[in-house]
Amino acid sequence: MTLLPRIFTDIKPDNVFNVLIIIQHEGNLANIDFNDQINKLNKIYGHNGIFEFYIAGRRQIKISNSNETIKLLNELFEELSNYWIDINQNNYNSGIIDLTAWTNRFLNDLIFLLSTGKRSFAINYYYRKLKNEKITKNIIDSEHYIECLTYFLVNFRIAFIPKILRRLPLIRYHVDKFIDISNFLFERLLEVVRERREEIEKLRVDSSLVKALNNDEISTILFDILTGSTDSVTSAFSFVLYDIAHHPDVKKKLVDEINSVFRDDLSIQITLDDLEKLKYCEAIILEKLRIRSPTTNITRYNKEPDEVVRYKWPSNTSFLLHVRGINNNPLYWEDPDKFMPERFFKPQKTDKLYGFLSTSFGAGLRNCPGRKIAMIEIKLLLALIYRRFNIELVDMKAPLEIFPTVMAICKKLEARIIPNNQFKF
Ligand code: HEM
Repeated sequence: MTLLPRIFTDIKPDNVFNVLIIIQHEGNLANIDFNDQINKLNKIYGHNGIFEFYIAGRRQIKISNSNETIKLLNELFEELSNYWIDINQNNYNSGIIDLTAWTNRFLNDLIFLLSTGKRSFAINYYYRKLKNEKITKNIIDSEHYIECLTYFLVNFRIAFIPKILRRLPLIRYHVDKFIDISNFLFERLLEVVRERREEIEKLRVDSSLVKALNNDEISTILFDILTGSTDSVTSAFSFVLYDIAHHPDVKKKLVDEINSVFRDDLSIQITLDDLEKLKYCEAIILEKLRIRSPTTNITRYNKEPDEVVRYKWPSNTSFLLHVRGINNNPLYWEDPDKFMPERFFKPQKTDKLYGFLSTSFGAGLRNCPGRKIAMIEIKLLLALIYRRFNIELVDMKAPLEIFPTVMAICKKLEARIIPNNQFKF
């Protein structure tokens, strides 16, 4: 066996990282204390359990703790829970809340902290606004920012208007507004990136390990994460809540499962292991994403001539994969329009079904990088909410209100949120 294959067959998974360092840094090894350098980097960037750095021009992802998202979600939910209890006890707005608006702000706070390391206060400001507290500049800014994020997604179609039509009188106003709002969102992120860079630059690290992205590059990545992660999960979560409310049998099974996992302890933090046990909860989410996903279409185009669905296509053809059509295809799904989480427990079909389901998050190299975090967020929120509260929709007859845009975005979901009897506060 030659040297390289032997190295790779001898190493254990936890050695892979060291081997990469040795291979890439041959010759310079004696001069650098990698562990020390990586520890320093970890202190600066590793608060969320993951960061990247470069060795000899190669990108390395350092993973130290994948439970951080779950810990943050638990902590943030404590705050949210207290606001809801206060609203309920003091009967603000007759105890009615818009679950979509709250979830959107909650997820924004979470993803902002995870991706920038900075706290935003969207749920706190929203709560103070609802309580008619004195409207401060912070509250206005925070609310404006959230509204702009949703505006950007709801109106994303404007980006496809051909340049030649953009200056037409009726269209111009919308195009200008869309550009202004996009610039505002981007500028706001740029400010955060500048602040963060200043903080980080005060801490000294061996610069050979860090090939810095520039501020524009970082802001662009953050922009993708923030626009991709809040309204999509908010809508998926709102759709799930809506269906649970309309299926008392499903709700009962869900609550029973949650109670069986957490027993009477309503304050204990939920862990990744607990989430693994919530199989029925997961089936509910999968079933809802199948029937009604926030994803409407997935776009692809071919750089070269290709054969797709038995036809030959010239290069640069645009394809729209119609997600709802695929996920609800009666060829593969029994009673495709029926909400039946139980179908995911039928072993003979599971593999095939999961394969199709993945169309909600796209497919291939450019599939959704946030799919796992999305599932964790929705599952954890369901467990956190239903172990403490009961949700009653204000209007059980009302259909879901949706902005039909590049994504199906839920407009609002009004409900009364009632603390469970056994939940002491
Ligand atoms: C239920 C929630 C979500 C749904 C339904 C969803 C769906 C999708 C879909 C369909 C795509 C395009 C995939 C393709 O073309 O194959 C996508 C891309 C993307 N998503 Fe998600 N997503 C969700 C949550 C998230 C979250 C939580 C994040 C971030 C934490 C995120 C970040 C992104 C990004 C950055 C892209 C662009 C990837 C690229 O262009 O390579 N998404 N998402």
